[in-house]
Amino acid sequence: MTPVIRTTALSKRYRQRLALDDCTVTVPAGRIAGLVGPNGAGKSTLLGLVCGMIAPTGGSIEVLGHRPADSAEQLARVGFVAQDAPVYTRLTVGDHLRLGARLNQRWNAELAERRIRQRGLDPAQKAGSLSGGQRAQLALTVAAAKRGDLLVLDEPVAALDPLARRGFMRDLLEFVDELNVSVVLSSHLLGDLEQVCDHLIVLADGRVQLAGDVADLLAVHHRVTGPAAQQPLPPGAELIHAEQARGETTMVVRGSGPVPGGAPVDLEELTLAYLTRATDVGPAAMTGAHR
Ligand SMILES: Nc1ncnc2c1ncn2[C@@H]1O[C@H](COP(=O)(O)OP(=O)(O)OP(=O)(O)O)[C@@H](O)[C@H]1O
Repeated sequence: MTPVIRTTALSKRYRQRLALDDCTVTVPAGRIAGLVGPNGAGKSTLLGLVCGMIAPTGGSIEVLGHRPADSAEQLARVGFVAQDAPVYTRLTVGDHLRLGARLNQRWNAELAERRIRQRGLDPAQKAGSLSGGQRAQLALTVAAAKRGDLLVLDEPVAALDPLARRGFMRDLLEFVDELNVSVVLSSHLLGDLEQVCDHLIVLADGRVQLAGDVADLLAVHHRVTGPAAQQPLPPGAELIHAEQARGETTMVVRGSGPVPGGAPVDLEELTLAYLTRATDVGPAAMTGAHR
C-alpha cells in the first residue's frame, strides 16, 4: 500500500533559517501519526510541506503517492486544519457547511450535519463568536467532511480544555474508523497523543530524532534503573537518556535484543528521552559517563 507520506532528505530553508533538515520519514496508510517537538522544531513547516502550502528547498516529498498540491484531485484528498483552527469569522456555522459542499466534490453532507448536531453547534451562529473549542470542532468537521484520504492537523487541541480535548481525540478515533482516513497531527500534549497515535515522529531543531510505529518503537526501548554510581549499560544497548535522582540512575536505552533488568517505557517517557537528548547538554555529558 502506498504510504501517505514519504520524504527523503527533505529540507526547508527560510533565508538564513534551516527549519527542516535532512528529514526522511515514511508514514504508512491507516495510521494516526503524532508529530512532536519543542517550539520552533519544524512541525508546522513539515505539515505545510505535506499540504503543499510551501515548497521544499531540498530533498523530496510524496503525499499519497504524488507531489503535494499537484492537482485539484490531490488537494481534495488532503484535509488540513491549521494552527488555531481558523474559520471565516463572519460566516455562520451553516455557511461553512454550504461553502464546504460547494468547494468539495466528495463532500459528505450527512457527516457534517450530524457532527454539528452532536457537538451542539448552532448552524445560525457566526463562527467569529464560537469558543476556541467550538471553532476547533467546526474546523475538524469541515476537514473531515471533505472525505479526503489524509487529515493534517496542526496543534488542533492547543486551545481546548481537558474535557474538550478528550472529546476531540475521541472524534478523531471515530473518523478514522468511519472514514478510513489517515491522520497526521502535531501537539505538545504527549498524554493526548499517547491515547490516539499509533505512529510517532519526534522532531527537534529541524531534524528527525525518532520515527516509526509506536508498537515497534516501544518494543526496542527499555527503562533500566539501578544505583547511581557507574551503572553499566546493558550489552548491545544504546543509551538514549540517563537521569539521576535520589541515588538512582534511570536510563532509557535502545536495544532490539533482551535487555537485562529492562522495563517497558511509555510513549511520553520515550519522547521526552529523545527530546532531552536532542536539546540538552546534560544528557550528552551523561552519555559519555555511561559508555
Ligand atoms: N515564514 C517563515 N519565515 C522565516 N522563518 C520561519 C518561517 N516559518 C517558520 N520559520 C522558522 O522556522 C523554524 C521552524 O518553525 P515551525 O513553525 O515549523 O516550528 P514548530 O515546530 O511548528 O513550532 P511551534 O511548536 O512553536 O508551533 C522556526 O525557527 C521558525 O522561526
